[in-house]
Amino acid sequence: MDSTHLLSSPLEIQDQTLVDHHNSSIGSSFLQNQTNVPKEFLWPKVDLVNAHQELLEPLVDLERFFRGDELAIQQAAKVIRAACLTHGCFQVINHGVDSHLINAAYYHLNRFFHLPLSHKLRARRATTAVLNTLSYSGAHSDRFSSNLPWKETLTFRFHENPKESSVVDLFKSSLGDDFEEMGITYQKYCEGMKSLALAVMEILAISLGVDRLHYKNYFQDGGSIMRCNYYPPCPEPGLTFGTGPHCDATSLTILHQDEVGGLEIFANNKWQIVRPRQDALVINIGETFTALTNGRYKSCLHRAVVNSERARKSLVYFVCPREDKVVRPPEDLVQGDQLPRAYPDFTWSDFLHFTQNYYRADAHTLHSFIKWLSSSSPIHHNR
Ligand SMILES: C=C1C[C@]23C[C@H]1CC[C@H]2[C@]1(C)CCC[C@@](C)(C(=O)O)[C@H]1[C@@H]3C(=O)O
Ligand SMILES: O=C(O)CCC(=O)C(=O)O
Ligand SMILES: [Fe+2]
Repeated sequence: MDSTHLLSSPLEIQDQTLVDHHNSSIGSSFLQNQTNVPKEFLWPKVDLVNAHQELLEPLVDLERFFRGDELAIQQAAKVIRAACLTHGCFQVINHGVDSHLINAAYYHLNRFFHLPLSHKLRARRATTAVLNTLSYSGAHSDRFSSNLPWKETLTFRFHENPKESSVVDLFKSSLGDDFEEMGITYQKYCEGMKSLALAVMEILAISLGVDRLHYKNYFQDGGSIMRCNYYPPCPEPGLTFGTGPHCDATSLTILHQDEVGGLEIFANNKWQIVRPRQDALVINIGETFTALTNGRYKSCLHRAVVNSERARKSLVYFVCPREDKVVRPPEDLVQGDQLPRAYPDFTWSDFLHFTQNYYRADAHTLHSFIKWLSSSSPIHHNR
């Protein structure tokens, strides 16, 4: 499959991308029993360039932000602005999310991925439905037929809206009552991430010189997607990826990687290694936030490599607006002929739907989506 190919109808998807492997059951035991990388997992040589250098992305200490120290806030905003204008990534420490909670999230992640495959499959993504349940995937083999990622994932949505089922109910109803504690842990984890996300939104607004509360208010009633990644050891790590090169279609990503390491970011024209820091969270700008800044802030191009020795884990919280919200930059970032709109209006729901049903997210997702939008729906033209 050519992941950069723009698909325009569900029929094309069936032919080229979403091969429905209902009987395939790729799990970590399958991946761990391989002595070679099966051909479905081989990635193009052009993508498989190694990273040699460590990324010196800014590390922002949020302690003084939470204390309301204005000078420190302005300094943080300046550093973040520079990073977002170049590669769209920075790390935060003293971020307010309890390290015991992060450890507990890893404990449950391990417990889940070590279950027998038949149990994990109770949380199997039902159809191509847009991530509306707890959804386990082994190498995305139910969605794609080539360039498969060497990973297993567990994904669910988080929303504070009391009408939606809670994370605890989701875990209990899919996996059984024994997973109540896991649900409670992830509910708390998502709550912690949400409040951090809103704090970061405030600094991002300051860094852009727009109303300080603009993005915070915009994302206040938003939902999010939470994903646990498990990357088993791989016999030939140079031939495949844990997660291929991509920009997150979402708005902001808050990621914790374990001590094994594997996250790499494309900055200054080369792939660079993000050294794991137990106390830090990596913040990536996503494509939707790029649109919300009228193209000012770069969405971060990144990938995850695997290794032959140790399984690797990561916890990823994707910040999203409420689904029906229109994605449109504030007026301050649009200035007539000098700075016209870089992207037309769209809703997050349409963009998410595109990535889940029509297009495999890669380095060009926003661009491909806009092209698709303008060709498939005339009412969206020039809005
Ligand atoms: C909206 C999303 C789609 C993906 C999960 C979130 C944000 C990043 C996307 C993804 C990780 C980009 C690489 C390809 C992908 C298929 C994956 O490897 O998991 C993407 C996710 C997805 O479509 O599930
Ligand atoms: O595991 C990682 O470090 C990266 C994962 C990722 O980019 C994603 O899930 O979107
Ligand atoms: Fe990502």
